[in-house]
Order: sequence, then structure tokens, then C-alpha cells
Amino acid sequence: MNYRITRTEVPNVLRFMAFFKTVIAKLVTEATSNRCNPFITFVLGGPGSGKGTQCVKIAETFRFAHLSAGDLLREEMSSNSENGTLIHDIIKEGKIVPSEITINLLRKAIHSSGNHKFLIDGFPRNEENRIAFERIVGVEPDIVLFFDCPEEEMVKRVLNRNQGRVDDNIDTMKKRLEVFKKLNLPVIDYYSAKGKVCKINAVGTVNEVFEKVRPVLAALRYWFLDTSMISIIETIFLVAIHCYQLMLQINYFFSKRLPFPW
Ligand SMILES: Nc1ncnc2c1ncn2[C@@H]1O[C@H](COP(=O)(O)OP(=O)(O)O)[C@@H](O)[C@H]1O
Ligand SMILES: O=c1ccn([C@@H]2O[C@H](COP(=O)(O)OP(=O)(O)O)[C@@H](O)[C@H]2O)c(=O)[nH]1
Repeated sequence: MNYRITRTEVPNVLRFMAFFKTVIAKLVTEATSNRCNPFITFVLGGPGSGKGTQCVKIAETFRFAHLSAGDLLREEMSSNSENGTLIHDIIKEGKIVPSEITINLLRKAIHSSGNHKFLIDGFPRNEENRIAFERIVGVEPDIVLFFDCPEEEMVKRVLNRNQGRVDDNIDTMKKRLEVFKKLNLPVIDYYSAKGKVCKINAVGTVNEVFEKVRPVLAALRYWFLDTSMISIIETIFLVAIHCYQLMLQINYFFSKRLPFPW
């Protein structure tokens, strides 16, 4: 095709291009504002299902910040803070720490991480946690990874964990499993109904399980095209349009000897 723009068509083409530029600017604003929100992945599963182990591998491979609610609570517990004893007693009983304490710790960790992609490991534990997080932090998770593991396997893993945790004993483990079924499964059901849950069979070696997780995160890569990349693409696009417009205007000026139609 060898179509050439005629002189009389030039002003219309210029008007069309001005409109096209406005549309691009709008689309870019929309795309970048979506990406200004952090990308949140909730990582759920019963105690000992392997959440923490898989989060370490995901964080390394896909450069997520890994925030373990349990680790943050344990740090707070051992830092002699005013909530230390309360947290200790709740964890020992396998119960759930009040939402405001956990969310405060998560919020601080999110703000100080310098990352915009998060794995929030072991949270939300119940509907109250979920509702409070969405209200206080103001975002919903983009996806929820659910590590599905049989109870006998979870018990075996927890009792072999050997990290000196106050809750890794058979009595507390039984209570944690009950709490998981009664309070955490409804949260998973809630996000399943919203189409956000990706269920991973957590049986297998650490690497075998990771090979089931990898494609889920690899498929999300387009999301992580960051804002600076979008701005670079926008700039290249707009510069190309400006150059073409200028070329048309110069052409128009010399052929018709009229003032520039800016
Ligand atoms: N796929 C796996 N197979 C066998 N042991 C595992 C597997 N994944 C994790 N573990 C081990 O099981 C224990 C619990 O794993 P962890 O990641 O801490 O679980 P969670 O964070 O869900 O409580 C740890 O000692 C860990 O090394
Ligand atoms: O959001 C959270 C996360 C953890 N916990 C407490 O911390 C314990 C350990 O949680 P973690 O996620 O570290 O381990 P898991 O039970 O999944 O092995 C839980 O049983 C709860 O008592 C809590 O109250 N709220």
C-alpha cells in the first residue's frame, strides 16, 4: 500500500494525532495508577503445610518481599514490647492474636520494605483479620496461594521443625489444626468465591512443590512491568508521534506557505 497524505488532509491528521496523544496519556495514567498499589499475595495453608519454606523460594526467584505474620509476632514477643506476654500466651494456645496488633506490624513492614510485591505469609487467619486488613491497609490481595496438605503430613512436619517454638508440640498443634479448619478455611472460601485462590498440592519434596508454584507466579510477570518501564515506553511513543507531527507541519508550511497550524 502506498497511500500518501494530501495537503488538504494534513490539518485533519494533526487533529487526529492530538486526540490520539490524549488517549495514550489517559491509558498510561490508568495503567500506572493501578500499579501504584502494592501487589499483595496472601499465602495460606494449615500449620506446617510449608508456607514459609515456599515463600523463601518465591521471594528469591520472583523478588517479592516476604512478610511472615508469625515471624513478626514472634519478633515482637521477644522484643519485650508491651504486647509480648499477650502474644506469647495466644501463640502457645494456638489462638489468634488481635487483628490490630498483627496489622500494625504488617503495615510497618510493608512501608519499610522498599518493595511493591509482597508475600503475606500466614495471614489473614480469620474473617476479622481479613476485614480489618482490607479496611486499614485499603487493599485486597491480588492472589491467594493456598498450600493444601493432609493433616498427618502437617503434624509430622511441625513436630520435626526443631526451631524451639512454644507452639510446635502435639497439644498446641491439635488446637492450631482446629483453629485452621474453623476460622482460616472460611477466609480461603471467601477468596475462592472471588476467583483469587490458587490451590497448590503441598505434598512432595520442597522442590517438587515449588515447581507447582513457579508457573502461577511466572504467569503474573506482566503485572510487574513497573511504572518506570511504562513511562519509558510512553515517552518513546509520544516522541515518535511528535516527530511525525513536526514533519507533517514542516511539509505543510513549505508547500502551502501558510503559518504553522499549531
Ligand atoms: N515439601 C516439604 N516436604 C517435607 N518437609 C517440608 C516441606 N516443606 C517444608 N517442610 C518442613 O516442614 C516444616 C514446616 O514448614 P514451614 O515452611 O515452616 O511451614 P508453615 O510456614 O506452613 O508452618 C519445616 O521444618 C520445613 O523444613
Ligand atoms: O496472622 C497471624 C499469624 C500467626 N498468628 C499466631 O502465630 C502462630 C504461628 O503462626 P505461623 O504462621 O508462624 O505458623 P503456622 O501455624 O502456620 O505453622 C499461630 O498459630 C497464631 O497463634 C496469629 O495470631 N495471627
